Amino acid sequence: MSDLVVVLGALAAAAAGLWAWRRWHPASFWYGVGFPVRAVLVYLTWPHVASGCRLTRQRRRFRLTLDAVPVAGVASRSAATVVEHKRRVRRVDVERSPRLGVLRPTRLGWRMRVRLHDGQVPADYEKAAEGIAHAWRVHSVRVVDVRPGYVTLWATMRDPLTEVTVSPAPVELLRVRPGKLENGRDWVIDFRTVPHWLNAGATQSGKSNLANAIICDLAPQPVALVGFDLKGGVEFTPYAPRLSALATTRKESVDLLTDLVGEVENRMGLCRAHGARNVWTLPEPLRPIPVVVLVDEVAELFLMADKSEKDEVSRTATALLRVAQLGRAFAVHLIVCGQRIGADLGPGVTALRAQLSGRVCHRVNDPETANMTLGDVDPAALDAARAIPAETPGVCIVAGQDGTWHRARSVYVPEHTAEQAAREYAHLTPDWETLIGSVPVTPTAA
Ligand SMILES: Nc1ncnc2c1ncn2[C@@H]1O[C@H](COP(=O)(O)OP(=O)(O)OP(=O)(O)O)[C@@H](O)[C@H]1O
Repeated sequence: MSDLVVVLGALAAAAAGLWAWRRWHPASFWYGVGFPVRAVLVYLTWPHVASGCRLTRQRRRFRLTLDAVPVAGVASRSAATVVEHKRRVRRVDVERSPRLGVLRPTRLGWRMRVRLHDGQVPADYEKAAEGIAHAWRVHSVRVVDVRPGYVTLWATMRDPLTEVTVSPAPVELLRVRPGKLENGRDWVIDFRTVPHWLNAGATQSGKSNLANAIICDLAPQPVALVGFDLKGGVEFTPYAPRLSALATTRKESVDLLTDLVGEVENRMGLCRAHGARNVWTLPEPLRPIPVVVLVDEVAELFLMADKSEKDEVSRTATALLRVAQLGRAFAVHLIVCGQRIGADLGPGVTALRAQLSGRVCHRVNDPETANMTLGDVDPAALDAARAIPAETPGVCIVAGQDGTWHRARSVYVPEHTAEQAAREYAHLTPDWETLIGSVPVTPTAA
């Protein structure tokens, strides 16, 4: 009896120790105990999981059948019959699950390679991912890193986007880190790789927060920031110290877009004169300063109250489209935000969207906006965007940088932080008249 008490006491102490270890040192618990246990379970249960998720294939294999097992009555048969029974090795149908590679631990779960059966495609695994996640009792399973004949499954045990922080990184020209991706990596927007971005989302979905995060990261960089805010300037006026130009009415928008198109044409002429294909191949002293244009609510630029505005709207749409088409090579970049983006805003919208290769889709109210933002990317991205809950503002689907799409969340940047950044780096703001009237020299960050 006393031995039993000692054993039970030891087990209880071990369980309490494991619980405390897990609670206070989650990472070391995961790598020390949690992950090996999970790995064993994943390998052991994989045939059932694959079968349940319809990832197995029927194969013909030789198998010893039960006929070879002596059963009651067989002993009484003749020796020849018994030998015949023992030769009963038959070809039967067996279920083969896809071969699993090595399970590698990650901070939030694990990743592993899976070898596709003949005839399978990565989309089969994308379809099965939700079922696999339930079978493994994890938050999500995503298909990443597709290679010929292989996919990598990425399992995360909890939503990494519940709390998002970004560690400061060295300032790199036109590169910003507005948040985190679901896979735990920093969300990087590199305007030199993807020059123009569309940022869609319903009200209170986190669009302005993303704009704040981008402004904070761009403010210390040698770039000119330009704003279009037709909601009366309420969004961007607080950042005016760091903005080289701000348009808050349609008339101002038309003028500013005319300036921008003129600037793009100037840069084009400069490149032509020096035999350069884009501003990045110009000699450094001649290289013009990059311009990042933020449009707060694109629908305001396209909507007209009456016919008298038709001409202005069409000039605005044409100029914006020209900036999008030509800006890439001449370091003029766009971030176009909007609550609702649909073909009904005008023919220019669809053409503009085609030029905005970077896409960010927050929670949206109407399927058409999600369709417009991600419909030409991947249907699975569209489904993921529709599933974003209202209680997680800032969560979005990002497509553009690496050819795939990710769930991501911007880091929370309150307005006063962005305003503070705008004031702190106000001395880096290039003067707009000087910028469009000359070939400016890039100032260096303080
Ligand atoms: N990444 C985030 N993390 C935490 N909270 C966030 C995040 N992004 C936004 N929020 C919260 O959601 C609120 C709404 O965000 P935001 O103002 O950016 O939405 P919006 O889409 O611009 O809305 P509107 O179109 O009405 O201006 C913010 O006040 C903030 O409290």
